[in-house]
Parts: sequence; C-alpha cells; structure tokens
Amino acid sequence: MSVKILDHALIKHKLSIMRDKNTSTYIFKQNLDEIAMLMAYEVSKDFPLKLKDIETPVCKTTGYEVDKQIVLVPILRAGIGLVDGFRTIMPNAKIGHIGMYRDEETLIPHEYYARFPSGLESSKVIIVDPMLATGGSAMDAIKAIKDRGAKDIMMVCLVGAPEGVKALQEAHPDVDITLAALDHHLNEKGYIVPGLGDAGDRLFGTD
Ligand SMILES: O=P(O)(O)OC[C@H]1O[C@H](OP(=O)(O)OP(=O)(O)O)[C@H](O)[C@@H]1O
Ligand SMILES: O=c1cc[nH]c(=O)[nH]1
Ligand SMILES: [Mg+2]
Repeated sequence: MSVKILDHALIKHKLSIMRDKNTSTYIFKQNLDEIAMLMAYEVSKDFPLKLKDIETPVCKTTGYEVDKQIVLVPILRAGIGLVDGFRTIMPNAKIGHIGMYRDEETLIPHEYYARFPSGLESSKVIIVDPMLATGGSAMDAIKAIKDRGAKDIMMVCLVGAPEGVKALQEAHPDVDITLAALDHHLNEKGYIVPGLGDAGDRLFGTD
C-alpha cells in the first residue's frame, strides 16, 4: 500500500490554472488532459514487461512489451476528464465505466451505472477521478470492481483530501493511491479546500 503525491513543476503549474475559478471549461479540460498524460507516465513506470524479439533496420535484437492488460475505469462523470490523457499514453487500455454521484446533503455516493470489459481478474485496473474528498465514491467503486474479480487496482486522483486518503487506505489497504496534490481539508459541505470546486461542473459547464 502506498500514497504517492507527484512532485512535478508542470503538474503544479497546470493544476494551479485548473484551481483558478476564472479558468474556462475549455482551458480546464486542456490542462486536465496534460496533467493526465503526466500522471499516466508516472504511474506506468513499473508496469510489468516481457521480452520480445524484434528486428531493427540494422539487426535482430530483443525489445519489450507491456505484459499486462490495462483497464482504465473513470468514475463518472468527472473521471471521464482523465480518460483522453491516459489513453494517449496507454493506447491499448480497455475502458470500464462506473457512474457514481454523491448526495449533496449526506455525501453518500450512489452507483447508477457499471460496465466493465472481461478479464478484470488478470488485468491491472487504474481507477481515475479528479477528486478524492470523503473517499466514499472511490471506496464503493473499488468494491464494485473487486466484486467482479479484479485483484490489481490502483487509484489515481488529481486532488485528494487527507480525510479521503485515510478512509480509502483503511478500507482498501491493497490499493495504491497516486495524487497530483494533497490538499488541506474538507469544508462543511464536503468540498476539498482549497480544491478546485465541483470537478464535474467545471469540466462539463453545469452548475
Ligand atoms: O470522495 P467523495 O466524497 O465521494 O467525493 C468525490 C466524488 O465527488 C465528485 O463526483 P460527483 O458526486 O460530484 O459526481 P459528478 O462527477 O457527476 O459531478 C468527484 O468526481 C468524485 O467522484
Ligand atoms: O471538492 C470536491 C469534492 C467532491 N467533488 C468535487 O467535485 N469537488
Ligand atoms: Mg460533481
């Protein structure tokens, strides 16, 4: 089990643009795409490899091939925003979807959609969501994916709150967490402080 907070100048720069309340939907998504690519690069660096015979224009040699099916699972809605960047770096990833919304009063998540590719038991599953607040949505999504047989799961979020990280670690100690930033706390409405507001609304222009 690990919690990794990516320490990268470009991620800090781009995330600050996303946090700014005056940033447009278009620029918000553009920076999310770019951060997603940087995060995908970081979380994939220890993916298992197998050797592969190849022939360069000069000679025969041995190359490498990623030796695990990758399944990317965005938590709808806001998680969809991380898919394009990840797919750019991992074009062979299959995509599962899980829809969760958080009741605004109780902060309890509700699942409304789930569809996954086959072979979860032998795949590396990367769940993506911009926000890890109370951790409720992530915990339920992980349980739904484990219930379908997945054993190798990582959680990748843009911004996390300490409360959500702790809850997630306790509920699923086998799941590694990667964040672009660990923020200060949750406010009385369950929003991450300083955060970036409601990620889904900022991404899709709803309110
Ligand atoms: O850690 P939690 O307290 O569960 O909060 C985090 C969840 O809240 C947001 O989704 P939201 O419920 O706003 O749905 P949306 O993506 O459709 O806007 C966010 O994208 C996470 O899924
Ligand atoms: O700050 C928060 C907390 C939960 N969900 C969001 O979109 N933003
Ligand atoms: Mg939302």
